[in-house]
Amino acid sequence: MTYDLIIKNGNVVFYDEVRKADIGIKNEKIACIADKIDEEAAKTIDANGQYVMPGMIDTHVHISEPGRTEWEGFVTGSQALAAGGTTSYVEMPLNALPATTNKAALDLKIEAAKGKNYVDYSFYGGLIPGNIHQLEEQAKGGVKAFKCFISDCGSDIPEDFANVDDYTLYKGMQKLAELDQLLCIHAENPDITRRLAEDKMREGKTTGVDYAESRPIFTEVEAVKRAILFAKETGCKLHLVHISTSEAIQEILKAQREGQDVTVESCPHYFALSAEDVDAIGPKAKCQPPLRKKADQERLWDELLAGNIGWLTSDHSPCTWDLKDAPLFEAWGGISGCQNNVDLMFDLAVKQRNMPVEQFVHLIATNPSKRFNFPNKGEIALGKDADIIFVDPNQSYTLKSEDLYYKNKFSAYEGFDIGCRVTKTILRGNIVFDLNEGIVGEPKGKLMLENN
Ligand SMILES: NC(=O)N[C@H]1NC(=O)NC1=O
Ligand SMILES: [Zn+2]
Ligand SMILES: [Zn+2]
Repeated sequence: MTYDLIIKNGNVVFYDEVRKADIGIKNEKIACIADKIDEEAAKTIDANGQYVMPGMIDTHVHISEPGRTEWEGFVTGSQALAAGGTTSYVEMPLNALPATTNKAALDLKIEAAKGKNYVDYSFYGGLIPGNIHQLEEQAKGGVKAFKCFISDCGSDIPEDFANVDDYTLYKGMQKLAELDQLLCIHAENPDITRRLAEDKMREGKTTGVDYAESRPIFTEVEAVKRAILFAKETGCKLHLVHISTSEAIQEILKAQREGQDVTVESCPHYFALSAEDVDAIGPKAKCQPPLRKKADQERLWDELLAGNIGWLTSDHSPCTWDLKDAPLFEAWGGISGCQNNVDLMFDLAVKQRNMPVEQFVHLIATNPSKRFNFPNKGEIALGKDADIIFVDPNQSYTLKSEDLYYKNKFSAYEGFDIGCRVTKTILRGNIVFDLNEGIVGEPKGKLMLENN
Protein backbone atom coordinates (compact mmCIF):
# COMPACT_ATOMS: atom_id res chain seq x y z
CA MET A 1 0.00 0.00 0.00
CA THR A 2 1.07 3.60 -0.55
CA TYR A 3 0.20 5.70 2.48
CA ASP A 4 -0.72 9.37 2.49
CA LEU A 5 1.43 9.89 5.54
CA ILE A 6 3.76 7.82 7.73
CA ILE A 7 4.76 8.98 11.21
CA LYS A 8 8.01 7.26 12.15
CA ASN A 9 9.90 6.57 15.37
CA GLY A 10 7.51 8.24 17.82
CA ASN A 11 6.79 7.11 21.36
CA VAL A 12 3.19 6.24 20.60
CA VAL A 13 0.71 6.45 23.47
CA PHE A 14 -1.80 3.62 23.12
CA TYR A 15 -4.72 2.90 25.44
CA ASP A 16 -2.62 0.87 27.87
CA GLU A 17 1.01 1.21 26.85
CA VAL A 18 3.62 3.53 25.38
CA ARG A 19 5.75 1.93 22.68
CA LYS A 20 7.96 3.01 19.78
CA ALA A 21 6.00 2.46 16.58
CA ASP A 22 5.38 3.75 13.06
CA ILE A 23 1.87 4.83 12.03
CA GLY A 24 0.62 4.63 8.43
CA ILE A 25 -2.29 6.91 7.46
CA LYS A 26 -4.51 6.43 4.42
CA ASN A 27 -7.75 8.28 3.56
CA GLU A 28 -7.76 10.18 6.87
CA LYS A 29 -7.63 6.96 8.95
CA ILE A 30 -4.97 5.07 10.85
CA ALA A 31 -4.34 2.22 8.41
CA CYS A 32 -1.27 0.54 9.89
CA ILE A 33 0.59 0.41 13.20
CA ALA A 34 3.86 -1.51 13.20
CA ASP A 35 7.35 -1.51 14.71
CA LYS A 36 8.57 -0.38 11.32
CA ILE A 37 6.74 0.58 8.11
CA ASP A 38 8.96 0.52 5.02
CA GLU A 39 6.31 1.08 2.37
CA GLU A 40 5.86 4.17 0.24
CA ALA A 41 4.18 7.34 1.47
CA ALA A 42 3.37 10.71 -0.04
CA LYS A 43 4.90 12.22 3.10
CA THR A 44 6.92 10.90 6.03
CA ILE A 45 7.46 12.67 9.35
CA ASP A 46 10.06 11.69 11.92
CA ALA A 47 8.69 11.89 15.48
CA ASN A 48 11.84 10.73 17.24
CA GLY A 49 11.93 11.92 20.85
CA GLN A 50 8.28 12.96 20.84
CA TYR A 51 5.16 11.48 22.34
CA VAL A 52 2.63 10.73 19.62
CA MET A 53 -0.88 10.71 21.04
CA PRO A 54 -4.51 11.27 20.04
CA GLY A 55 -5.55 14.91 19.77
CA MET A 56 -7.49 16.32 22.68
CA ILE A 57 -11.30 16.34 22.57
CA ASP A 58 -12.31 19.51 24.40
CA THR A 59 -16.00 19.13 25.30
CA HIS A 60 -16.33 22.61 26.86
CA VAL A 61 -15.54 25.57 24.58
CA HIS A 62 -17.42 28.88 24.27
CA ILE A 63 -17.13 30.46 20.81
CA SER A 64 -19.30 33.55 20.83
CA GLU A 65 -20.09 33.62 17.09
CA PRO A 66 -22.59 34.74 15.87
CA GLY A 67 -23.59 37.80 17.84
CA ARG A 68 -20.52 38.37 19.98
CA THR A 69 -17.82 37.65 17.45
CA GLU A 70 -15.65 40.35 18.98
CA TRP A 71 -15.20 38.02 21.99
CA GLU A 72 -14.12 34.98 19.98
CA GLY A 73 -14.77 33.52 16.54
CA PHE A 74 -14.68 30.07 14.96
CA VAL A 75 -11.52 30.89 12.98
CA THR A 76 -9.45 32.23 15.86
CA GLY A 77 -10.87 29.85 18.47
CA SER A 78 -10.25 26.77 16.36
CA GLN A 79 -6.75 27.96 15.44
CA ALA A 80 -5.99 28.23 19.15
CA LEU A 81 -7.37 24.74 19.71
CA ALA A 82 -5.27 23.34 16.85
CA ALA A 83 -2.12 25.09 18.09
CA GLY A 84 -2.71 23.64 21.54
CA GLY A 85 -3.17 20.04 20.38
CA THR A 86 -6.96 19.78 20.32
CA THR A 87 -8.51 18.13 17.24
CA SER A 88 -12.23 18.11 18.18
CA TYR A 89 -14.43 20.23 20.35
CA VAL A 90 -18.01 20.62 21.51
CA GLU A 91 -19.23 24.21 21.52
CA MET A 92 -21.34 25.57 24.36
CA PRO A 93 -24.84 26.98 23.80
CA LEU A 94 -24.17 30.32 25.45
CA ASN A 95 -22.24 33.54 24.92
CA ALA A 96 -23.13 33.67 21.20
CA LEU A 97 -26.32 35.58 20.42
CA PRO A 98 -28.87 34.19 20.19
CA ALA A 99 -28.07 31.41 22.66
CA THR A 100 -28.59 27.88 21.31
CA THR A 101 -31.91 27.01 22.92
CA ASN A 102 -33.98 26.03 19.86
CA LYS A 103 -33.51 24.63 16.37
CA ALA A 104 -33.52 28.02 14.62
CA ALA A 105 -30.65 29.23 16.81
CA LEU A 106 -28.77 25.97 16.23
CA ASP A 107 -29.16 26.47 12.48
CA LEU A 108 -27.75 30.00 12.78
CA LYS A 109 -24.73 28.63 14.61
CA ILE A 110 -24.18 25.83 12.10
CA GLU A 111 -24.31 28.43 9.32
CA ALA A 112 -21.94 30.81 11.13
CA ALA A 113 -19.39 28.02 11.67
CA LYS A 114 -19.29 26.79 8.07
CA GLY A 115 -15.82 26.69 6.51
CA LYS A 116 -14.18 28.40 9.49
CA ASN A 117 -12.95 25.55 11.69
CA TYR A 118 -9.41 24.21 11.75
CA VAL A 119 -10.48 21.21 13.85
CA ASP A 120 -13.61 19.03 13.96
CA TYR A 121 -16.51 20.52 15.86
CA SER A 122 -19.97 19.87 17.24
CA PHE A 123 -22.59 21.66 19.30
CA TYR A 124 -24.51 21.61 22.55
CA GLY A 125 -28.17 22.40 22.86
CA GLY A 126 -29.50 24.40 25.80
CA LEU A 127 -32.11 23.92 28.52
CA ILE A 128 -33.56 27.17 29.94
CA PRO A 129 -36.87 28.09 31.60
CA GLY A 130 -39.65 27.91 29.00
CA ASN A 131 -37.97 25.80 26.30
CA ILE A 132 -38.82 22.22 27.27
CA HIS A 133 -40.94 21.97 24.12
CA GLN A 134 -37.81 22.84 22.08
CA LEU A 135 -35.50 20.14 23.45
CA GLU A 136 -36.59 17.50 20.97
CA GLU A 137 -36.02 19.72 17.91
CA GLN A 138 -32.48 20.45 19.13
CA ALA A 139 -31.83 16.73 19.67
CA LYS A 140 -33.12 15.97 16.18
CA GLY A 141 -30.92 18.80 14.88
CA GLY A 142 -27.89 16.77 15.98
CA VAL A 143 -26.58 18.36 19.18
CA LYS A 144 -24.14 16.18 21.10
CA ALA A 145 -25.55 16.94 24.55
CA PHE A 146 -27.48 19.60 26.48
CA LYS A 147 -26.30 22.22 28.93
CA CYS A 148 -28.02 24.07 31.73
CA PHE A 149 -27.01 26.32 34.59
CA ILE A 150 -28.09 25.84 38.18
CA SER A 151 -25.70 28.72 38.83
CA ASP A 152 -26.20 32.29 37.60
CA CYS A 153 -24.97 32.47 34.02
CA GLY A 154 -23.83 36.04 34.17
CA SER A 155 -26.16 37.93 31.78
CA ASP A 156 -29.58 39.55 32.02
CA ILE A 157 -30.28 40.31 28.35
CA PRO A 158 -33.30 38.41 27.01
CA GLU A 159 -31.70 36.65 24.00
CA ASP A 160 -28.93 35.30 26.29
CA PHE A 161 -29.04 32.16 28.42
CA ALA A 162 -30.92 31.87 31.72
CA ASN A 163 -30.36 29.52 34.62
CA VAL A 164 -32.95 26.85 35.41
CA ASP A 165 -35.35 26.91 38.34
CA ASP A 166 -35.88 23.55 40.07
CA TYR A 167 -39.15 22.90 38.22
CA THR A 168 -37.45 23.42 34.84
CA LEU A 169 -34.57 21.21 35.91
CA TYR A 170 -36.96 18.43 36.93
CA LYS A 171 -39.22 18.61 33.87
CA GLY A 172 -36.25 19.17 31.54
CA MET A 173 -34.49 16.10 32.90
CA GLN A 174 -37.65 14.04 32.42
CA LYS A 175 -37.80 15.09 28.78
CA LEU A 176 -34.08 14.55 28.17
CA ALA A 177 -34.31 11.09 29.75
CA GLU A 178 -37.12 10.27 27.33
CA LEU A 179 -34.94 11.52 24.45
CA ASP A 180 -31.91 9.57 25.83
CA GLN A 181 -29.86 12.78 25.95
CA LEU A 182 -26.97 13.72 28.23
CA LEU A 183 -27.47 16.82 30.40
CA CYS A 184 -24.34 18.76 31.40
CA ILE A 185 -24.72 21.10 34.37
CA HIS A 186 -22.87 24.08 35.78
CA ALA A 187 -23.54 23.49 39.46
CA GLU A 188 -23.27 26.26 42.05
CA ASN A 189 -26.03 27.60 44.31
CA PRO A 190 -26.90 31.02 42.84
CA ASP A 191 -28.87 32.51 45.75
CA ILE A 192 -26.03 32.04 48.17
CA THR A 193 -23.16 33.05 45.85
CA ARG A 194 -24.97 36.21 44.69
CA ARG A 195 -25.65 37.40 48.24
CA LEU A 196 -22.20 36.51 49.55
CA ALA A 197 -20.64 38.50 46.70
CA GLU A 198 -22.80 41.50 47.66
CA ASP A 199 -21.65 41.12 51.28
CA LYS A 200 -17.99 41.02 50.27
CA MET A 201 -18.31 44.09 48.06
CA ARG A 202 -20.10 46.03 50.80
CA GLU A 203 -17.32 45.14 53.21
CA GLY A 204 -14.66 46.15 50.66
CA LYS A 205 -13.23 42.63 50.69
CA THR A 206 -12.30 42.02 47.08
CA THR A 207 -9.14 39.90 46.93
CA GLY A 208 -8.87 36.60 45.06
CA VAL A 209 -9.35 34.74 48.33
CA ASP A 210 -12.43 36.85 49.07
CA TYR A 211 -13.83 35.92 45.69
CA ALA A 212 -13.27 32.21 46.45
CA GLU A 213 -14.99 32.72 49.82
CA SER A 214 -17.98 34.32 48.10
CA ARG A 215 -18.55 31.00 46.30
CA PRO A 216 -17.70 28.52 49.07
CA ILE A 217 -17.13 24.82 48.45
CA PHE A 218 -20.48 23.80 49.91
CA THR A 219 -22.34 25.87 47.27
CA GLU A 220 -20.82 23.64 44.60
CA VAL A 221 -21.51 20.50 46.64
CA GLU A 222 -25.14 21.48 47.27
CA ALA A 223 -25.87 22.05 43.58
CA VAL A 224 -24.09 18.83 42.60
CA LYS A 225 -26.14 16.86 45.13
CA ARG A 226 -29.34 18.43 43.84
CA ALA A 227 -28.43 17.60 40.23
CA ILE A 228 -27.64 14.00 41.19
CA LEU A 229 -30.90 13.62 43.13
CA PHE A 230 -33.00 15.03 40.27
CA ALA A 231 -31.16 12.84 37.75
CA LYS A 232 -31.79 9.77 39.89
CA GLU A 233 -35.47 10.60 40.14
CA THR A 234 -35.87 11.18 36.39
CA GLY A 235 -33.34 8.66 34.99
CA CYS A 236 -31.51 11.43 33.12
CA LYS A 237 -27.87 10.90 32.10
CA LEU A 238 -25.83 13.52 33.91
CA HIS A 239 -22.45 15.19 33.49
CA LEU A 240 -21.06 17.80 35.90
CA VAL A 241 -18.90 20.42 34.19
CA HIS A 242 -15.79 22.20 35.55
CA ILE A 243 -15.92 20.71 39.04
CA SER A 244 -13.45 22.50 41.30
CA THR A 245 -13.52 20.61 44.61
CA SER A 246 -12.72 17.20 46.01
CA GLU A 247 -15.91 17.40 48.08
CA ALA A 248 -18.07 17.52 44.94
CA ILE A 249 -16.06 14.71 43.31
CA GLN A 250 -16.75 12.54 46.36
CA GLU A 251 -20.52 13.04 45.91
CA ILE A 252 -20.24 12.06 42.25
CA LEU A 253 -18.20 8.96 43.09
CA LYS A 254 -20.83 7.93 45.61
CA ALA A 255 -23.57 8.23 42.97
CA GLN A 256 -21.44 6.24 40.50
CA ARG A 257 -20.95 3.49 43.09
CA GLU A 258 -24.72 3.38 43.50
CA GLY A 259 -25.04 2.76 39.78
CA GLN A 260 -26.07 6.19 38.57
CA ASP A 261 -25.03 7.33 35.08
CA VAL A 262 -23.02 10.40 36.06
CA THR A 263 -19.62 11.71 34.93
CA VAL A 264 -17.42 14.68 35.78
CA GLU A 265 -14.86 16.99 34.18
CA SER A 266 -12.43 19.53 35.59
CA CYS A 267 -10.24 22.18 33.93
CA PRO A 268 -6.52 22.99 33.82
CA HIS A 269 -7.01 26.30 35.65
CA TYR A 270 -8.18 24.51 38.80
CA PHE A 271 -4.81 22.72 38.86
CA ALA A 272 -2.49 25.40 37.50
CA LEU A 273 -3.82 28.40 39.44
CA SER A 274 -5.14 29.05 42.92
CA ALA A 275 -7.11 31.77 44.72
CA GLU A 276 -3.86 33.09 46.18
CA ASP A 277 -2.54 33.72 42.62
CA VAL A 278 -5.48 35.89 41.53
CA ASP A 279 -4.31 39.20 42.99
CA ALA A 280 -1.04 39.04 41.05
CA ILE A 281 -2.65 37.93 37.76
CA GLY A 282 -5.79 40.06 38.05
CA PRO A 283 -9.26 39.42 36.55
CA LYS A 284 -7.79 37.33 33.70
CA ALA A 285 -7.82 34.59 36.34
CA LYS A 286 -11.44 35.12 37.36
CA CYS A 287 -13.81 32.23 36.70
CA GLN A 288 -16.82 30.39 38.10
CA PRO A 289 -16.53 28.17 40.08
CA PRO A 290 -13.64 30.19 41.51
CA LEU A 291 -10.03 29.14 41.70
CA ARG A 292 -9.72 27.45 45.09
CA LYS A 293 -7.25 27.98 47.91
CA LYS A 294 -3.98 26.03 47.66
CA ALA A 295 -4.88 23.47 50.33
CA ASP A 296 -8.19 22.70 48.62
CA GLN A 297 -6.45 22.50 45.25
CA GLU A 298 -4.09 19.83 46.59
CA ARG A 299 -7.07 17.61 47.36
CA LEU A 300 -8.40 18.12 43.81
CA TRP A 301 -5.00 16.97 42.55
CA ASP A 302 -5.39 13.81 44.62
CA GLU A 303 -8.73 13.13 42.89
CA LEU A 304 -7.21 13.65 39.43
CA LEU A 305 -4.22 11.39 40.07
CA ALA A 306 -6.48 8.73 41.61
CA GLY A 307 -8.53 8.58 38.40
CA ASN A 308 -11.66 10.03 40.01
CA ILE A 309 -12.15 12.77 37.38
CA GLY A 310 -13.39 11.63 33.96
CA TRP A 311 -11.68 14.13 31.69
CA LEU A 312 -10.28 17.63 31.26
CA THR A 313 -11.85 20.54 29.38
CA SER A 314 -10.75 24.14 28.91
CA ASP A 315 -14.03 25.96 29.63
CA HIS A 316 -12.51 28.47 27.20
CA SER A 317 -14.69 31.48 28.02
CA PRO A 318 -13.15 34.49 26.27
CA CYS A 319 -14.24 38.13 26.13
CA THR A 320 -12.95 41.52 25.05
CA TRP A 321 -10.33 43.22 27.20
CA ASP A 322 -12.63 45.98 28.46
CA LEU A 323 -14.74 43.36 30.26
CA LYS A 324 -11.67 42.08 32.10
CA ASP A 325 -10.24 45.53 32.78
CA ALA A 326 -12.41 46.03 35.87
CA PRO A 327 -12.40 45.36 39.62
CA LEU A 328 -12.31 41.61 40.30
CA PHE A 329 -15.89 41.20 41.50
CA GLU A 330 -17.25 43.12 38.48
CA ALA A 331 -15.03 41.70 35.71
CA TRP A 332 -16.18 38.97 33.29
CA GLY A 333 -15.82 35.53 34.84
CA GLY A 334 -14.19 33.22 32.35
CA ILE A 335 -10.68 32.10 31.45
CA SER A 336 -9.28 31.98 27.93
CA GLY A 337 -7.46 28.68 28.02
CA CYS A 338 -8.16 26.38 25.08
CA GLN A 339 -4.66 26.79 23.64
CA ASN A 340 -3.00 25.51 26.80
CA ASN A 341 -4.85 22.38 27.81
CA VAL A 342 -2.36 19.79 26.65
CA ASP A 343 1.01 21.41 27.30
CA LEU A 344 0.12 22.84 30.70
CA MET A 345 -1.44 19.63 32.02
CA PHE A 346 1.24 17.37 30.52
CA ASP A 347 3.86 19.46 32.31
CA LEU A 348 2.01 19.65 35.64
CA ALA A 349 0.54 16.12 35.76
CA VAL A 350 2.92 13.89 33.79
CA LYS A 351 6.26 15.63 34.26
CA GLN A 352 5.81 17.10 37.72
CA ARG A 353 3.45 14.59 39.39
CA ASN A 354 4.34 11.38 37.55
CA MET A 355 0.94 10.66 36.06
CA PRO A 356 1.34 7.79 33.55
CA VAL A 357 1.12 9.14 29.97
CA GLU A 358 -1.58 6.57 29.16
CA GLN A 359 -3.74 8.00 31.96
CA PHE A 360 -3.12 11.51 30.63
CA VAL A 361 -4.41 10.41 27.21
CA HIS A 362 -7.55 8.93 28.77
CA LEU A 363 -8.15 12.34 30.38
CA ILE A 364 -7.74 14.44 27.24
CA ALA A 365 -9.15 12.10 24.58
CA THR A 366 -10.37 8.58 25.29
CA ASN A 367 -12.86 9.26 28.07
CA PRO A 368 -14.61 12.24 26.42
CA SER A 369 -14.75 10.33 23.10
CA LYS A 370 -16.79 7.63 24.81
CA ARG A 371 -19.17 9.88 26.72
CA PHE A 372 -19.84 12.21 23.75
CA ASN A 373 -20.03 9.37 21.24
CA PHE A 374 -17.12 10.00 18.92
CA PRO A 375 -16.51 6.35 17.99
CA ASN A 376 -13.81 7.22 15.42
CA LYS A 377 -11.81 9.38 17.79
CA GLY A 378 -10.01 9.38 21.13
CA GLU A 379 -7.39 6.68 20.60
CA ILE A 380 -4.44 5.71 18.45
CA ALA A 381 -5.82 2.47 17.02
CA LEU A 382 -6.41 0.87 13.64
CA GLY A 383 -9.35 2.32 11.74
CA LYS A 384 -9.68 5.46 13.91
CA ASP A 385 -9.47 8.98 12.47
CA ALA A 386 -5.84 10.06 12.23
CA ASP A 387 -6.24 12.89 14.76
CA ILE A 388 -2.73 12.90 16.16
CA ILE A 389 -0.52 15.30 18.08
CA PHE A 390 3.17 15.38 18.92
CA VAL A 391 4.25 16.45 22.39
CA ASP A 392 7.93 17.14 22.93
CA PRO A 393 8.69 16.56 26.63
CA ASN A 394 12.15 18.12 26.28
CA GLN A 395 11.19 21.54 24.98
CA SER A 396 10.01 24.36 27.17
CA TYR A 397 8.84 27.90 26.58
CA THR A 398 7.53 30.99 28.29
CA LEU A 399 3.98 31.77 27.17
CA LYS A 400 3.63 35.23 25.64
CA SER A 401 0.51 36.98 24.45
CA GLU A 402 1.84 36.98 20.86
CA ASP A 403 1.84 33.15 20.95
CA LEU A 404 -1.94 33.17 21.34
CA TYR A 405 -4.35 32.71 18.44
CA TYR A 406 -7.39 33.96 20.39
CA LYS A 407 -9.25 36.93 19.01
CA ASN A 408 -8.39 38.68 22.27
CA LYS A 409 -4.80 37.77 22.94
CA PHE A 410 -4.67 37.52 26.70
CA SER A 411 -4.50 34.58 29.03
CA ALA A 412 -4.19 33.87 32.71
CA TYR A 413 -1.08 31.84 31.84
CA GLU A 414 0.98 34.62 30.23
CA GLY A 415 4.51 34.50 31.60
CA PHE A 416 4.16 30.84 32.62
CA ASP A 417 7.15 28.61 31.91
CA ILE A 418 5.67 25.49 30.37
CA GLY A 419 7.94 22.44 30.39
CA CYS A 420 6.86 20.71 27.16
CA ARG A 421 5.52 21.71 23.78
CA VAL A 422 2.92 20.63 21.25
CA THR A 423 4.96 20.54 18.04
CA LYS A 424 2.44 19.18 15.55
CA THR A 425 -1.32 18.72 15.24
CA ILE A 426 -2.72 16.40 12.60
CA LEU A 427 -6.44 16.36 11.79
CA ARG A 428 -7.62 13.29 9.87
CA GLY A 429 -4.17 12.95 8.32
CA ASN A 430 -3.75 16.66 7.48
CA ILE A 431 -1.18 18.76 9.31
CA VAL A 432 -3.09 21.73 10.72
CA PHE A 433 -0.43 23.08 13.08
CA ASP A 434 3.32 22.89 13.04
CA LEU A 435 5.45 24.67 15.63
CA ASN A 436 7.77 26.14 12.97
CA GLU A 437 5.10 27.11 10.45
CA GLY A 438 2.15 27.94 12.71
CA ILE A 439 -1.35 27.18 11.41
CA VAL A 440 -1.11 25.29 8.13
CA GLY A 441 -3.55 25.42 5.20
CA GLU A 442 -7.24 26.17 5.01
CA PRO A 443 -9.88 25.24 7.61
CA LYS A 444 -10.66 21.53 7.17
CA GLY A 445 -12.69 20.93 10.32
CA LYS A 446 -15.86 18.89 9.88
CA LEU A 447 -19.18 19.35 11.63
CA MET A 448 -20.01 16.22 13.61
CA LEU A 449 -23.73 16.01 14.18
CA GLU A 450 -25.26 13.33 16.36
CA ASN A 451 -27.66 11.17 14.35
CA ASN A 452 -31.03 11.12 15.96
N1 LIG B 1 -20.90 32.32 30.38
C1 LIG B 1 -19.73 31.68 30.59
O1 LIG B 1 -18.95 31.47 29.67
N2 LIG B 1 -19.47 31.27 31.85
C2 LIG B 1 -18.34 30.49 32.15
N3 LIG B 1 -17.20 31.18 32.60
C3 LIG B 1 -16.73 30.61 33.71
O2 LIG B 1 -15.70 30.92 34.28
N4 LIG B 1 -17.56 29.67 34.14
C4 LIG B 1 -18.60 29.59 33.30
O3 LIG B 1 -19.58 28.93 33.43
ZN1 LIG C 1 -20.02 26.96 33.58
ZN1 LIG D 1 -18.43 27.17 30.33
